[in-house]
Amino acid sequence: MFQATRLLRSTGLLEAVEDRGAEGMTAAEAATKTGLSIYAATVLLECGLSADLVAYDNGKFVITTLGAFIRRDEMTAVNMEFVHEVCYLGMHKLEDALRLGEPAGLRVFGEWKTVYEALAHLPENAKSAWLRFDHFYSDAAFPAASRIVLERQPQTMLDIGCNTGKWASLCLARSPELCATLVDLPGQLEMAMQNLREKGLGDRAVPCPVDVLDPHAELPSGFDAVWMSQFLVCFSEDEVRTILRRARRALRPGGRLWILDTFWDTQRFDAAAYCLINTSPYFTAIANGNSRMYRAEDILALAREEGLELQTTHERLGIYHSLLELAPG
Ligand SMILES: C[S@@+](CC[C@H](N)C(=O)[O-])C[C@H]1O[C@@H](n2cnc3c(N)ncnc32)[C@H](O)[C@@H]1O
Repeated sequence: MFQATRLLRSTGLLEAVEDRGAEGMTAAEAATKTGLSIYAATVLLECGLSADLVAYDNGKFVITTLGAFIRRDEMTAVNMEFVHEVCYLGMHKLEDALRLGEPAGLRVFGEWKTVYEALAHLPENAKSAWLRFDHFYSDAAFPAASRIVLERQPQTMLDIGCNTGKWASLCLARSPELCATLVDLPGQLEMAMQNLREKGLGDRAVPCPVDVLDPHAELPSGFDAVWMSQFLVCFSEDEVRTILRRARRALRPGGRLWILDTFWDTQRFDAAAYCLINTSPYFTAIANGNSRMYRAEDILALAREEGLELQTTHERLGIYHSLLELAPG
């Protein structure tokens, strides 16, 4: 059903049917419009009928409300391409991954320990689907989150898991006094620094390659703000503990640790919690084999163990995010 739905959109069948409005379209007309055979158009449209994406009336297919959303909604398109390009083949190995605690499905792309090591080397379709998925969610939350973080006027910020540098770029552009140190794996840091240089912000950004999975790898210290966005979900609870321990040491006295993430227990809508919870098998089979989408309370309990106390929570940033502000207790 997933593949048929995706193809109903990507082949242009939903578009063709919707453009005919209430009058609808026969399978033969839809085939001519999209360049598919009548057989292929019939198979897909009948799948669409079973899923309420199209209705069938007097030999003609007519778009439904759900079908129109599948055709037009950007979040649906981003999610579908991510599932198709990154998750679909590897999910066959979910049971192995669960039993081994390793991302057994990642082998469809090569021999990598985690998807993050693989990211810069993934086939172009998979890499761009991964980045679009990641950025779609964090991009929506960054503007509001940066206003909150920059209100405290930090002069120095450590961005752990900076990815392509989007957060650093926004903060450096909004705060001319700010200097940012960027932590990530070498492939991602290269993309981040290139993006920052292209925006003329490279002279206030320092790249710092650290593999945080090495518990002995220290982070630089003395920061007003330590920032982690959509980052702790990439790690097991034990790994999160060691990261929080080091993040705490990276703060200067009076500094703040900021955690921006999509927690499934803080969602307004059941559908959002459903989507987030069911992102966990991607982490198991493809990303790393041992992390999941956490509840805010899971992370706060680990933070308390590491001597970090919650100062404030900002809910409903962007589409799904919460922003936690923590300080050493
Ligand atoms: C899900 S992405 C989030 C990116 C960005 N912060 C955002 O909010 O869009 C997680 C980031 O953590 C980085 N990361 C994952 N494992 C890492 C590791 N072991 N050491 C350093 N960075 C790592 C990834 O390369 C990736 O850029």
